[in-house]
Amino acid sequence: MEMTVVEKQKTIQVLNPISQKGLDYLGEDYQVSEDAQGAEGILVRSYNMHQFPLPENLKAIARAGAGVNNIPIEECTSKGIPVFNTPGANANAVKELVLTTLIASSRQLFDGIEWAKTLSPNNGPIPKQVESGKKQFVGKEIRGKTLGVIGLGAIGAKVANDALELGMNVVGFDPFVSVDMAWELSRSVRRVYDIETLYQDADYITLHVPLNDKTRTMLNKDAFQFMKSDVHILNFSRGELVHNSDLKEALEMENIGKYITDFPNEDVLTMKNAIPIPHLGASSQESEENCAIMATQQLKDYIETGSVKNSVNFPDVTLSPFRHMRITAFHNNVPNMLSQLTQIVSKFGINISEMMNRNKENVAYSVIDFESSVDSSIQEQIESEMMKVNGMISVRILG
Ligand SMILES: NC(=O)c1ccc[n+]([C@@H]2O[C@H](COP(=O)([O-])OP(=O)(O)OC[C@H]3O[C@@H](n4cnc5c(N)ncnc54)[C@H](O)[C@@H]3O)[C@@H](O)[C@H]2O)c1
Ligand SMILES: O=C(O)[C@H](O)COP(=O)(O)O
Repeated sequence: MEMTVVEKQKTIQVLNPISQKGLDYLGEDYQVSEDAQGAEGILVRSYNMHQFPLPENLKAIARAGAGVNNIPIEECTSKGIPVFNTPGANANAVKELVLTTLIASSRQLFDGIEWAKTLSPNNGPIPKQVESGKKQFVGKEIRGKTLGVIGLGAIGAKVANDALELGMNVVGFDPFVSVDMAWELSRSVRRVYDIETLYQDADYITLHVPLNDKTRTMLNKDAFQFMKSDVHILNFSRGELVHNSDLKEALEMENIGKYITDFPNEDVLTMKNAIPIPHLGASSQESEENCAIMATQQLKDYIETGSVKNSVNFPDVTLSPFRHMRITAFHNNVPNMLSQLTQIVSKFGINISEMMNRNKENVAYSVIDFESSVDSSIQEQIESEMMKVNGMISVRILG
C-alpha cells in the first residue's frame, strides 16, 4: 500500500488583519492563526509588540507597512530574528492623504463641514444660512505657497514632487537621504541642510521621518519658535515626533496655525486647531494589498530559503534555491567567522557547494550550501558546534 506523507503545515501568526491577497501567497504549506502556538512567522501592522512574548519557534517577523517602532528590534536581533518591512508599498496612499488634507485644511474644509452639519431648518432655509455663514471659512490656496518636507524617503519624495505639480514651492530636509530617493526627487525641490531654514520658509510643514530616539519630539518649542505663526503642520509619521505640551501651548498661543495628524491621542483631541485623523494614511485597498503581498513574500522566502529582503536588522541577501541542504548563521560582525563555520562543516566530511557572508553594521549573516544531505543527528551536531562559536546568535539548517 502506498503511503502519503503529509508535511506539517507551518504556522504564521497574524497580529492585525492582513489583506487576503497577501495571505494567499503563503499557499497550502502554511496555516494562518491568531494564536502564537507553534508560530514560525508573524505578520503584523501596528500592533504594539513591545510587551509581547515572542513565540519560542519564531523565525521572522514581517511588518506589512513602513514603521517598525511597534516591534522590539533589539530583542529580535539578539535572538537572531529578522524583522522585515515593506518600504514604499503604502507610500502612494499616504501621499494622497497628505495632499488631500493639506488642501482641505488650507481651505478650512474640516471646520466648514462641521459647521454645515449643525445647521437646522428651524433657523431658516439652509441655502440662505449657507450663503450668509460661508464667510467664516475663507481659506488659502496652496499654489505659490511653500511646503517644507522633513524626510525625503518613499513618502516624503512623492509628496514633494506632487506638491510641485500643484504649484507649490518645496523645501526638503533629509541629511540621510538614500541615493535611490535622491534620484526620485525632482530637481526643483530646494534641499536645505539646516532644518531651521525649512521652519522659517515654510507655510506648511509635513513630517515623513521614522520614529526613533533621535527624532522623538523633534517638533518642540525650540522648533516652533522658528516657524511662521500661521503654519500648518501635517504629521502622518508618528505622534511621538511632536512634543505634546509644547504643541498644545503653541496652538493655544496661535504661534502655529493648525496641526493635522494621523495619530490623535487624548491630548491632541482637546487641542485648539488640531485636526485628528484616525490613522488612515495606509488604509487604502491598494496599499493594504501591496503591503500584505510584499510582507508575505519576504517572510515566506526567508523561512524557506534564508533569503533576506527589506529587513531592518539583517543584511540583504538574495539566495537562489538550494539543492540539498543550507545552513544560515546570524552572528556578530567579527573577523574569521566564515572560516570557523567551514571548519566545522569539513570536520564532518561534507562538501560545500556555495557560501557567502554579508554584514550590516555590527551583525552579519553567513550562508553555506552542502553538496549532499546529511542525517538529522549530524545536523544537530553541526548546529550545536556552530552555536558554540564566539559571537554566534542563531543557526538554521534548511533542507
Ligand atoms: N500614516 C500612515 O499610515 C503611515 C504610513 C506609512 C509610513 N508612515 C510613517 O512614515 C514614516 C516614513 O515612511 P517612509 O515610507 O517614507 O520611510 P522611508 O524610510 O522611505 O523614509 C524616511 C526618510 O526619513 C529620513 N530621515 C531619518 N531621520 C531623519 C531626520 N532626523 N531628519 C530628516 N530626515 C530623516 C530618512 O533618511 C529617509 O529618507 C514611517 O517610518 C512611518 O512612521 C505612516
Ligand atoms: O508605518 C506604517 O506603515 C503606517 O503607520 C501604517 O500602519 P497600519 O498598517 O497600521 O495602517
